[in-house]
Amino acid sequence: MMPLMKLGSLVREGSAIAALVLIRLMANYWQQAFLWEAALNASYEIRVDVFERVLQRELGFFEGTSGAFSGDISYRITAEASDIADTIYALIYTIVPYTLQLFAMSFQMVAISPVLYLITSLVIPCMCLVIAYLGEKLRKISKKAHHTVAKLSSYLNEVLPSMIVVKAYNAETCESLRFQKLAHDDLSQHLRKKTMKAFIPQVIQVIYVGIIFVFCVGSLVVSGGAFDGSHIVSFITSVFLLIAPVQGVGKAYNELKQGEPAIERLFNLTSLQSQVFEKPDAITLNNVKGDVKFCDVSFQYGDKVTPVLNGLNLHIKPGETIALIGPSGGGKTTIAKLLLRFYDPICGQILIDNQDIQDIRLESLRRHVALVPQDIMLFSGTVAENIGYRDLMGEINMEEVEHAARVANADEFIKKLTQGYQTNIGPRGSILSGGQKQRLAIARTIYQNSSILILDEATSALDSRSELLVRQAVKRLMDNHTVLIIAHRLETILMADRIVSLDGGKLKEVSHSSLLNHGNHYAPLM
Ligand SMILES: Nc1ncnc2c1ncn2[C@@H]1O[C@H](COP(=O)(O)OP(=O)(O)OP(=O)(O)O)[C@@H](O)[C@H]1O
Repeated sequence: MMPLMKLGSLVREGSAIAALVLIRLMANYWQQAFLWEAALNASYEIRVDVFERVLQRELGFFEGTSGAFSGDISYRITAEASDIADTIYALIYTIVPYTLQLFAMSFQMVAISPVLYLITSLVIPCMCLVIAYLGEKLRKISKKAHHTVAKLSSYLNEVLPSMIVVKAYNAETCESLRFQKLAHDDLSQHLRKKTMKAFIPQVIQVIYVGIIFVFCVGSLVVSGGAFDGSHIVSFITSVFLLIAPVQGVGKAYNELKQGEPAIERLFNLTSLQSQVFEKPDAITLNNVKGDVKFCDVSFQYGDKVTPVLNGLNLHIKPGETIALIGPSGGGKTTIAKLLLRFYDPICGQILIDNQDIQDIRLESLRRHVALVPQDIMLFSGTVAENIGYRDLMGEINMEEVEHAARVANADEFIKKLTQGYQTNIGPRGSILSGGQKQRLAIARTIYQNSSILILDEATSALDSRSELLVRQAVKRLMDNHTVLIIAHRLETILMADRIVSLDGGKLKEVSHSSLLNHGNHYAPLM
């Protein structure tokens, strides 16, 4: 009977302990899960805000920079935003419980002896000084570590998409060495950071215990046996129990210092303002006839460079096609960028249907002016998503997609793809040929249904059949749109109603006959 009773009480006590352990584990789990949720949500909000601001920046922010720059931005928005979540988590997780413990211990010590407590707490300013000094050092090291890893990620962003050049130039060994150097820099900085992170808590602990010891002994000597043994034991225990919270707060401070460079770098992206402003009373264009005027437009990319456009005038009538020719680097693409208001002219005006484009809402302007850039940009996704890019987050109208593909002479090759319009074309449309990419880009423009089109003809040569298909597609566009075509091929130029030549920042009209008669003279301009 007795052993059974004992067993019963053992089971009861065991279950109670198991229940307590379970409750403790669950509480721990919920606490951590809740804190992580808060930290990750904060990092998500920051990420979204930063990316929206990056999207709002004018084109100049992205231009003139390499893939390395976009690699750096993508690193900030991905990895560094995650670092921020870690920092927020560490701060809440350590600061709250340790601050509570700090208060509880201090209360206990004040109750035992306010004088001794005051003497002992003199250690806090000393600790703060040491923590601040080491924290600043950690911040600097951490900043360098962020730069090295960002450089590494930027390098990869640049070199991986350029693998065709690396291989064609036998540059594998050279790139491997470049990678090793960057990876080694990153390794050194991270080792320094980890060493510093491991070093700081030990230093704090040594200083803390040392100073407390000196104060305790000194105070006990000064008090001259005013306390009994149990008070002394209790006081010294409280002092030692303070080590963990003081260390914890120091650790949280270090986490903050370590995360600070990530926060700085991420918020740096938000501080710069866009140069292209939308007026608060900007209007929305509804039906656009397609009349385009450049009136005395001048533009330069920076303060200390020569102007690209210099008092340029051009009038394109609705439905007209203008071929723009000129020497390489003469400013043809710049004209297109100004019409889309990626930049504002230094002086002069650009009008659409007699409305200054600076008075038009940007979204409305870019809905009515479509661009087929010289370097075709396609996104990984399906053919349909690339053509119907305008409605990517809405509902893509497949009838319109197919219509656009037919007009752009793209329907035939799309149907031959494994999954037709639902075929994924790979990163930057890597599974397509140059001519196919161009026709897809033209189809995207047709789907956009804008009245004014800018076609920046690719300089890269296509085979004669592809070229014919692209030209046919362009011809169809010319029939019912206002078109500004930056042309390089004689056949394309001759399709236009008028030809203008850009030289020295100004335009002059060239007749079809003089182009044909003096072909050699104009050859360098195409
Ligand atoms: N973002 C930029 N920042 C600084 N300078 C730029 C920028 N974009 C273009 N430029 C400079 O402006 C000038 C005109 O460039 P643009 O691209 O308009 O010439 P283009 O006539 O279209 O040349 P191509 O026919 O070779 O494409 C060039 O000297 C170029 O170096």
